[in-house]
Amino acid sequence: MSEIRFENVRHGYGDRPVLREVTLTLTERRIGIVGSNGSGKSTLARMINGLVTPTSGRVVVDGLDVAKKGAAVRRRVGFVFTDPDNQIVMPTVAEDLAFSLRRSGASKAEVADRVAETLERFGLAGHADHPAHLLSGGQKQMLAIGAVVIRRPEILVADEPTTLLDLRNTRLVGRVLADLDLQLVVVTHHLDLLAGFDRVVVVHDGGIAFDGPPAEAIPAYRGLLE
Ligand SMILES: Nc1ncnc2c1ncn2[C@@H]1O[C@H](COP(=O)(O)OP(=O)(O)OP(=O)(O)O)[C@@H](O)[C@H]1O
Repeated sequence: MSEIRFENVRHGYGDRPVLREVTLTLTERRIGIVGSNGSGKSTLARMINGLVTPTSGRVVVDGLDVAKKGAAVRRRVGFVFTDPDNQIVMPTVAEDLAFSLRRSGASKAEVADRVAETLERFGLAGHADHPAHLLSGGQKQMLAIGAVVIRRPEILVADEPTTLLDLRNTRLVGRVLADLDLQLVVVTHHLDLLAGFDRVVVVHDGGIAFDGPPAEAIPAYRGLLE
């Protein structure tokens, strides 16, 4: 697994502090991040691939300082957003997957192979030539995840990937994510998804309020709200 290290990380938007002095090293395979709305979870997650830069401190992924080696870090770290419509850019499902590999240097044949394999893996094999915007919400999220995973990142960060989905698709997407053969960091309000995870970090008020296995972290999170 990779090592994701937050060293004395602080962040503020304007003069409003959002994260205060976070020091954290993540090396587990499946990591959850939970916390109330506005606690700083997305800010923390976005720092892993440089979408947000710390106001002070640094984030280091496998020895690479994210602020200085952004392109190299983004080759290792894929990012999935809450709303797949923000990620789907091409008219059809297969074209969208292929578009992800446009700068990979892969040959046409290899792109076709990887697209076919990804369609199969994410339950989209029958939809290759369908307009992406006509997919269901669950299928769109599968496509958005597929379009990131097809680039073979070592780490996948997903920010509330099931928030817009119904219960069935939440479970489906949750299972697909947890079964991926890569290191996973998921920000979520769906605590059921975290069963079987190796570590859960509870963010509260811009800091880490608890950090441990799900069986301890989830009750600790609930306790914070009482
Ligand atoms: N681009 C921005 N400009 C100004 N303030 C921001 C920006 N992004 C986030 N914030 C503020 O920073 C705080 C932390 O936001 P963040 O999105 O990290 O929280 P979160 O824990 O992910 O919340 P949620 O569960 O609601 O998604 C919030 O109060 C939010 O309003």
